[in-house]
Amino acid sequence: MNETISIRQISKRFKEKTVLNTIDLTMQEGSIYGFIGPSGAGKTTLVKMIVGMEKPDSGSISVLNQAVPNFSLLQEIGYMAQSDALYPELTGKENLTFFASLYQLSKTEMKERITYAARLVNLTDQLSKKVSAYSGGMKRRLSLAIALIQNPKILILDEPTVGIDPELRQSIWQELIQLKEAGKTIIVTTHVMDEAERCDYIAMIRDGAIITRGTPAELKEQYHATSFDEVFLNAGREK
Ligand SMILES: Nc1ncnc2c1ncn2[C@@H]1O[C@H](COP(=O)(O)OP(=O)(O)OP(=O)(O)O)[C@@H](O)[C@H]1O
Repeated sequence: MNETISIRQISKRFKEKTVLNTIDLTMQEGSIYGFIGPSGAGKTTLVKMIVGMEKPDSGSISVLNQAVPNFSLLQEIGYMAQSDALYPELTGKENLTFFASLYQLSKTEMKERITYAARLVNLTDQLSKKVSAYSGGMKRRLSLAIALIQNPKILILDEPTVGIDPELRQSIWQELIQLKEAGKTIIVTTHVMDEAERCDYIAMIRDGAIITRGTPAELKEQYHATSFDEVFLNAGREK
């Protein structure tokens, strides 16, 4: 499998606080990576660096063999931020069309991608409503559809299923698994342990460092745990 993301010796401070401390991580196509850790651990800062929105103080990141930041990578990275960046006065469809128009898509592709993304997040029947009338969960779903709109090779989702009901969460995960099987590299940050279990590979982040990493099965064995909640608690205690 090809390596798609390489993070080398990344560190970052905000004022006197070290938020990321010499992080090393490589990722491959066709896999889902879970970044898990307590609030304030540094997960969002790390994913923003991969997208190119935050600059490390030291170290480097490359995505698809190109150094980040790189304008041309935006076509290949779908990013769903923790807070929704939507246009409330536009309808769901207008939002999707606007974001799709930022990418190199033919008219037919654009139409197909909008139909696909809206269906995936179960918003097809709500597309003509203004986003200002959407619930919190609907806004999250629309943000996820936007992250997928250009069919990127890399998908970075910061707490994608917060505010999404269990049934839809299930179908979103089914789709994420299909996308990884189609060769995408997917990063998900989460606090939800049963979601962590669905990832192929976990990096557990605490106080800006990766305190443990491995497949869910490896981590359960390492921490003599039967559930992922236990892995999380035991790893935190050992630290
Ligand atoms: N722009 C900024 N300026 C100053 N401090 C920041 C900035 N962005 C993040 N931080 C701090 O960096 C630390 C890590 O934040 P980050 O958002 O990466 O954590 P997180 O693991 O994603 O947390 P959560 O799970 O709550 O989203 C926190 O202490 C936060 O307050």
